[in-house]
Amino acid sequence: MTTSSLDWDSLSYKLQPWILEGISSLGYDSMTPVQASTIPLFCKHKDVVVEAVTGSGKTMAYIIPVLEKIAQYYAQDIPLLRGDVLAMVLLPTRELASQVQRNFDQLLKFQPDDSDITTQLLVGAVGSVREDVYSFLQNRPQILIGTVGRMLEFLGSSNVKPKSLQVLVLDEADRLLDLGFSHDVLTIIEKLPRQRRTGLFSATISSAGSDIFKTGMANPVRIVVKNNNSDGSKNAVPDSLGISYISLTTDKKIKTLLELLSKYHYKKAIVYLPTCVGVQYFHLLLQALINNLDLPISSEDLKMFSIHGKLETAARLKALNGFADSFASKSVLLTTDVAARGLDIPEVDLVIQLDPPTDPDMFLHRSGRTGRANKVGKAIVMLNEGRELDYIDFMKVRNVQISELKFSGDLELDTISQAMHNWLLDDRARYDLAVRAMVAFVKSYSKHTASSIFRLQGLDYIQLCKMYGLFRVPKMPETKFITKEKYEEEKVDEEGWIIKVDMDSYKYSHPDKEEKRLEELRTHKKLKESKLRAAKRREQKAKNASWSNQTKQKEVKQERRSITEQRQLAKERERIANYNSEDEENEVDWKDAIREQKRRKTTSTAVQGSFDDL
Ligand SMILES: Nc1ncnc2c1ncn2[C@@H]1O[C@H](COP(=O)(O)OP(=O)(O)OP(=O)(O)O)[C@@H](O)[C@H]1O
Repeated sequence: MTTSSLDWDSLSYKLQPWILEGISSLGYDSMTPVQASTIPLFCKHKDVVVEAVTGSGKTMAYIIPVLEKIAQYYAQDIPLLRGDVLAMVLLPTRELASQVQRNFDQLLKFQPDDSDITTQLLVGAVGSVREDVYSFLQNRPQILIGTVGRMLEFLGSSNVKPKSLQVLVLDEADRLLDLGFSHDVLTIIEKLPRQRRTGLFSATISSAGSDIFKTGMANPVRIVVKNNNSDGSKNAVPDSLGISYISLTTDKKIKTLLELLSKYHYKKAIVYLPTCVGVQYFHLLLQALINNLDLPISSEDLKMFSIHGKLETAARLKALNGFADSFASKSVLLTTDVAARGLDIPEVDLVIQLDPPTDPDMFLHRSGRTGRANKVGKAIVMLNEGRELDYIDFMKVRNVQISELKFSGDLELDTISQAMHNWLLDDRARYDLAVRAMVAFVKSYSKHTASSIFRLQGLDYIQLCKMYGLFRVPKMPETKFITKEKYEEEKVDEEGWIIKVDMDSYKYSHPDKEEKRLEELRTHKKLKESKLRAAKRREQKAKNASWSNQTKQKEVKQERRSITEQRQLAKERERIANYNSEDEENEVDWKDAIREQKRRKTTSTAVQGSFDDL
């Protein structure tokens, strides 16, 4: 972040002294470029659409103007009535909403005694909307910060009166305006007064296209802060962030991940996985491998946390705070894209993506969890050898440079696979999770927007099964892409067994689950036996039926034959009886024909003669 000549004093807009005091308490000696461009405009009377690289300080670029707007409102001596709201900030996730509330509160600590500006957090699954409304009426906050769904429900209460709202902010606005959210966001906006300022912020706001105008902005100013490379080309990521890729075969991904996590130099790493069930599975698996394998790091020194969208809010916040506050020499957060945008944990110095995200914008957001605010960070993406390497050029067009990382670890793939299988064999529930995770991955792979690079038929399904530790290729439509040669090459038998396991004796460690499985196995066996018996009965019946059918058919044939013979005999008799009279008729006809022929000849000669006369 270039901060020279960006002194807070140099702002054309004069900020409240207590706000300046708060800023200085945070150690922000100077403004970031996006703050310098945005704050004066947004504090005055401009709507703004702001795009700047990840970690460039966009949050303060709207928090400061929001606080200034509230100060301006109070300066007009207009009393605030019960139920009135002055500012609203909408965000896509609960974690982000509570992070932004913390950022507001960092400055609000410095407001003078006669000022009572407060915030209220409105996020789903925390308390009820009734409780939110009750607390709102009690505490009378001027600033509401929340996620879309809960905010919409909250505004449904007649006690909440947003008609005096001064400023609306959509953070991660392109996400809020995409299909999943836009309907609710626009419904919220309809409830707000037109006379207000609106600010849209994101590192990838261009992706929202003309949708930004649905928010009812009046002549917005577009502020774009991008970096330039030394050769003058544009760079969509901060200078402090280095992005690399590792080219490998799918089966080596877990091995490489373990090697990176245990050997690479970092303090806090975020590892991105494509699905919730994938996060669940790999958290358990990696933890087990770290405990069981002889790695250059112990499980005490490497603390692992995980969050995903299907986790309860309280558990999500606990894991996130645990990761942010962890003092272990290495801490790792496994997550889905739920923690890809906006999350600001300054100590994160490594981001690993096991696969590129389905949406290329998300690649910037994920990578941008490190290399923030001028701190050096490294983001690594794993790409399957072959067509997936086209992703490098694909991202280059989007001003993202990805260089190759030659990384070689010394773990043995076989040792890891063996440890994985042993761990899976200890409890069948783990195997169920592994299959679900693999199937979910394939489903997510089909959603890549860059579908010419990430093609389902291009995936190496057997290696993918190996990566997930599966004993057998699961039955799913996509495995039709596996060729016979591939089965042979990978030494997988025609039934899809990678490693032969007796599934009938493969146990769940949980007694209730195991009992249920045994019960199902018994029922299944009984059913199979009774089906076999039924099939045998049917077979016998068919045999019997076919013997009696044959006799019947013979009889029918004989009957038919005798009928035909009788008919032929009758015809013969009739023919013999008619023989003489038939011949007579023919003779008459023949004589008539000769007579007719003679008559024609005479006629035609006569006609010809008359012609000659002409
Ligand atoms: N003026 C400043 N001087 C120094 N550090 C700053 C300044 N403003 C913000 N920061 C720090 O920069 C980091 C990134 O800021 P912020 O989270 O606002 O980035 P962002 O642009 O919103 O990123 P993203 O697009 O990823 O959400 C934060 O840790 C914040 O404390």
